[in-house]
Amino acid sequence: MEEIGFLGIGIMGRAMAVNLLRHGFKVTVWNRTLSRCDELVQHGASVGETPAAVIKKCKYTIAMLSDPAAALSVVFDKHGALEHICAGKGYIDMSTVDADTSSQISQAITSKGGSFLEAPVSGSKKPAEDGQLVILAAGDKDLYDQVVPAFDVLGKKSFFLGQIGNGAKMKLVVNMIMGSMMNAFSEGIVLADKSGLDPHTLLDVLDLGAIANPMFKMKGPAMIKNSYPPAFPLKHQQKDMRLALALGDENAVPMPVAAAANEAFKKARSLGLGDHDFSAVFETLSK
Ligand SMILES: NC(=O)C1=CN([C@@H]2O[C@H](COP(=O)(O)OP(=O)(O)OC[C@H]3O[C@@H](n4cnc5c(N)ncnc54)[C@H](OP(=O)(O)O)[C@@H]3O)[C@@H](O)[C@H]2O)C=CC1
Ligand SMILES: O=CC(=O)O
Repeated sequence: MEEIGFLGIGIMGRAMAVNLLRHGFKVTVWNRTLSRCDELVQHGASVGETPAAVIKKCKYTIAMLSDPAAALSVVFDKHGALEHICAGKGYIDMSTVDADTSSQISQAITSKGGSFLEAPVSGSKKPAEDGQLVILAAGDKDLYDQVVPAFDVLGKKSFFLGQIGNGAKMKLVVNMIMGSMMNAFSEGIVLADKSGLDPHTLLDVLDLGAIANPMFKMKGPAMIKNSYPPAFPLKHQQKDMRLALALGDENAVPMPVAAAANEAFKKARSLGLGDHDFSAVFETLSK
C-alpha cells in the first residue's frame, strides 16, 4: 500500500500507528500536541507539521480523534485536511463521532473530489496494540477495498455497513450497551461488598455464567482495588452515551437504562475522573 497518514496520536492512534509501522507500512503522523509524535519517529514514522501537510504527502490518511469537535476541527480549520484533499486521495475517520458529524466531513471531502470512509472501532487500548480491533466501516466501498490491507493489520474483523452514518451509529449502539453494562457491573460489585460478600468471588461466579465477558474479566480486579489506568477514558465513554442518547431521541427509542448510566458518567466527570478509565464510574458508588 501507499504511504499512510495518521492524524491523532492519543491512546488509540499511538497503538494503531505503531502497529502499522511494525507491519512495514510507511506512516506520516501528526498530532495537535506535536511532541507526542516523537515516540513514533523512533518506530520509523515521519512527521507532518499540519493535517494539510500529511494529506498532501499521503494517498490515504487515517484520523483517530477524541470527539466530534476534534474531528471537525482537523478537517475544516486552517491547515486542515480539506486544504489538500483532492481526487485520488482517501480520508478515513476512525474516531467515534455521531452520524451527522461524519456526514459533514464526508460531504466536504467528496465535494473536493476526495473519497471518504468512516471506520470507528470497537476494542480498546490492548486490542489496538494487538491488532485485534473490530472495524465498523461505512461510506466509499472502493476506498474500503483499497485500505483493507491496513484494516487487516489494525483489526481482527472489518464490517462494511453501507452508507455514511451506519458505522457511527453501530459504534454508538455498542458503546451505549457497554456503558450501561459497566454501571450494572459497578453496582453489583458494591452490592456484593456492602452485603458482606467477597467481590473477588463475585468475579469468579460471573466469569463462569451466561454473562461472562472480557470487559468484566479485564477490569473487575483493578476496580476492586480502586485502580483505573486509562485504556478507554471516561470522558469519551460519556461522550458516546450522550451521542447514543441523541440517536435514541431522533428515533423515539426510550433508553432509561442508558440515560441513568449517562448521569453516572457525568457525575464521575464532575468528580474529576474524566481522564481515568471509564471503569472509574465505580467511584460514584463506592464512596
Ligand atoms: N481508548 C479506547 O479504548 C477507545 C477509543 N475510541 C475512540 O477513539 C477516539 C480516540 O480515543 P483515544 O485515543 O482513547 O483518546 P485520547 O484522548 O487518548 O486521544 C485523543 C486525540 O485527539 C486529539 N485531539 C483532541 N482534541 C483535538 C482538537 N481539538 N484538535 C486536534 N486534535 C485533537 C488529541 O490530541 P492531543 O494529544 O493534542 O490532546 C489526541 O491525539 C475517540 O473518539 C474514542 O471515543 C474507540 C475505541 C476504543
Ligand atoms: O470504545 C471503546 C471500546 O472499548 O470499544
